[in-house]
Amino acid sequence: MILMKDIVRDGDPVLRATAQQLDFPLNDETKQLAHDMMEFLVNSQDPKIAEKHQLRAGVGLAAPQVGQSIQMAALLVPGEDDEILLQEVIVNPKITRSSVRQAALAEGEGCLSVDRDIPGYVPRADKVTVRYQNLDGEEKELKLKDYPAIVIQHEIDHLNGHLFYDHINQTEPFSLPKNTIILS
Ligand SMILES: O=CN(O)CCNC(=O)c1cccc(Cl)c1Cl
Ligand code: NI
Repeated sequence: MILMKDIVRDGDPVLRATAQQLDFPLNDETKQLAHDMMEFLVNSQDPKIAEKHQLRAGVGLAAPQVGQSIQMAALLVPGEDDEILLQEVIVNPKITRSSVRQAALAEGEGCLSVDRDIPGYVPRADKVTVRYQNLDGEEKELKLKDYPAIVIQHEIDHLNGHLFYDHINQTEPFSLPKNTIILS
């Protein structure tokens, strides 16, 4: 199972690289990594398992965060109560449409690869259309809005060498670009 010791931290060049596209069929190692990444998210969101293994909670995990510079990320976005808004492993994702309207989470963002809290709004597109391949290589399209849209953009950023704080206004961290809404 993936543990916090396996998570690469800011400063490692892998987090600033553009990850490699994957060809299909995926080899067994890549498929195993996909399952391990999703298992980490499930574990990190289970209070007992997270406590036992001292896992920081995550709603997404990108392969570069475990040292694999490949275009793959796992998403496990919970909704109200025990509803799951999004559970998917995405390969070779591309944002094909993004709204002019932007959104930022009221509480800012955090990242397993960034050990410090960095306060500030992270403005992102409020709606995105993402084309990607699933683990079987099938072309899929996701249209997301608000929180799930924010999360998938955080993950796709990881695949392109960006970290959430790159988007925070350095002089005015809580300034809001026009047409940006705050999501609570
Ligand atoms: O890349 C994934 N991580 O670093 C996992 C830890 N961070 C989160 O779960 C997280 C927290 C807040 C806002 C967003 Cl958008 C995300 Cl993604
Ligand atoms: Ni992250």
